[in-house]
Amino acid sequence: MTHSFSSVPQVDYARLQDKTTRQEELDKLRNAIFVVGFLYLTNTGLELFDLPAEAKENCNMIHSASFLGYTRLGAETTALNTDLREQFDFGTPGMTTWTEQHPFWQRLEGSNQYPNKSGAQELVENYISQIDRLAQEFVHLVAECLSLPVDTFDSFKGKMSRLKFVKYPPSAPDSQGVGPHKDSAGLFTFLSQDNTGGLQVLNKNGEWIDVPPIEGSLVVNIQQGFEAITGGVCAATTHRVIVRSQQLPNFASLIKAKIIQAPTSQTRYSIPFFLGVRLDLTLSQLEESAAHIVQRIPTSDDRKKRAVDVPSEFLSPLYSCTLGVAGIPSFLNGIRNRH
Ligand SMILES: O=C(O)CCC(=O)C(=O)O
Ligand SMILES: [Fe+2]
Repeated sequence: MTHSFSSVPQVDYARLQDKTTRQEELDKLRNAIFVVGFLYLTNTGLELFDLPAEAKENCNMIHSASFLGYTRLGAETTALNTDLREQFDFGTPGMTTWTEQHPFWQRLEGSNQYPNKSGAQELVENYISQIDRLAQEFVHLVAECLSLPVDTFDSFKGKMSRLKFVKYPPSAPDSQGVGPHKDSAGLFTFLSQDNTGGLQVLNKNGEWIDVPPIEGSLVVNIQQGFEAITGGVCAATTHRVIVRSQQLPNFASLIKAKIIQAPTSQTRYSIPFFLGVRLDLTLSQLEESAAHIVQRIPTSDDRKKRAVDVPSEFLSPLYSCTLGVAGIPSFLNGIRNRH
C-alpha cells in the first residue's frame, strides 16, 4: 500500500451492500481511510434521479391532470427543440381533490406523485414550507421597493406553488438544457443551482448574459403572472440553460480542428421554486387591478408606456376562458410543452 495519493478515491455504497462486491469495496474504503482521509461516497441511494426507471415511470406526469410528477429525458420541448433534462415536479401539499363540481381550471392544483423513496415526501414538504415563507417575505420587499403598501400583492398569491428537481445529464456542449422561455406559472421563481453554470438571461439588446453560480445564493426572476399584475412594468425575462463544456474555452479551436475530442458536459442540477398565482382571477379583475397598481408605481411615463405595449400571455384575450380565468393556457404551455 502506498502512503500518498494523487486523487480522492471513490467508494461505492451500493457495492458495499452487495455480498459479491462488498469485500472489494471494503478494501477501497480501508485504503481511503488509511491513506487519504477523504473519499467520495457514491451510489448512496439518496438521489431521486438514481431510482430505477420503473420507479420514476410509476409517478410519470402523464398520470396527473395537474402536471405533477416525473418527466423523463427528452419528453419536454421548448421553442420547438428537445430539452436535455429530466425532472420531478411537486406542488404545495394539501390541495382539494378535484371533482366534476369544481371549475375545470382547478385541476391544476392537485396532489403530488411521490417516488417510492423514503424521506422524499418529507424533504419536498419541508423545502416548500421554508422557501414559501422566504418567497412571501420577498414579495413584501418587492412591494416596498416599488413604494407600494407591503401587502399589495398578497391577494394574488395562489394556493399551490411548484417545486421542481431538475437534472441535466452530460451531453454535447452547447446543447439545449432548456430552451428560451419566460416562466409562466406564477409570480416569482427562486432557483437554487449547483456550481456547473449554463443558465443565461436575454438582455434587451438580444445578448445572452451568464448567471454564474454564487455559493449560497438563490437566483430570483419575475414570472409572467407578476408581469401581468404590474401591467408589464415589471417584465418577465427570457432565459435558457445551455450545456457547458468541461474544458476551458481556449481549447475551442483545438476541438474545432478536431485535434482533441469535444468533451461532454458535467451534470447540472437545479431546484426552481415557482411561487404560484391565484387561478380564479378573471381577466377583467386582473386588468383592473393592474391599472390601479401601475398607476401607483413611481416610474417614468415612458417606462409605463413601453410596458403597456408589451404583450403579455396572461393578458391576452386568447387565454381567457368561459369561466373568465386568466392565464390557464399559458400555464399549460409553460409546464408541459414550452413554445
Ligand atoms: O435549471 C435552471 O437553471 C433553469 C430552469 C428553468 O428555467 C425552468 O425550469 O423554468
Ligand atoms: Fe425558467
